[in-house]
Amino acid sequence: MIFKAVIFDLDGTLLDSLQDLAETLNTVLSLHGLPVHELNEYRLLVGYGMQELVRKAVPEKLNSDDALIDTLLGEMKEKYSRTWKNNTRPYPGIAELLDWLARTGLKKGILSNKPDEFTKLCVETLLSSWQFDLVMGHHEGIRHKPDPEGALQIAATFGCSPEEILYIGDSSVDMQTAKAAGMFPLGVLWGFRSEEELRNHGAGALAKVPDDIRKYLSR
Ligand SMILES: O=C(O)COP(=O)(O)O
Repeated sequence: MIFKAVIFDLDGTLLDSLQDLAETLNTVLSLHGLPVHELNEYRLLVGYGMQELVRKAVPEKLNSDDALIDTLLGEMKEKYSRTWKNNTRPYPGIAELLDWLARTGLKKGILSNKPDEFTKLCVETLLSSWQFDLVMGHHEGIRHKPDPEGALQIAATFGCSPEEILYIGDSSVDMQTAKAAGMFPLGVLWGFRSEEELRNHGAGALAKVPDDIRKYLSR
């Protein structure tokens, strides 16, 4: 195997979290008399971190009102801390993939633009059957993906060079992150974004189902 480690994105890759994010933010928007969005519209809004999610969800004329964005973000975090696991689950086939990975000896990391506290809460609760060597959500002092900073920190912790890492994600942000870090970008087709987006942003391989990743790693 040419890879020594894998890094997974979280939302849209390991976990189907769209509904809880969408419903929670729609509740916050409604409380402020702001227009809400259809579930499918959220596919394009999630992926840049929670602050950007809020900013993208408010009407354009309000999206540079930092005080409003801060207020909505605070309310979103407060509500999401109670709603995040209403519907959020690992995608079908993820359990089997993680079982298989556990037997390979590959190191496993998670890198998310979701705030670190929610990233860890999701992983500790919904993916507790598996050991991850490092779980990193967005936190103070680190730039959001697609900046490669987080991915490179994980590589350094693993003692791997970037080329030895398979980076697995569902969005253009993930493909750009992998490329910027010098890792191999593998795009998954069960997540929030389209095959076209993944191809256009440099996916080196695509997986239709989680088992395709096992096949890819076993070549
Ligand atoms: O909360 C987000 O922006 C999505 O996070 P992700 O990086 O796990 O897709």
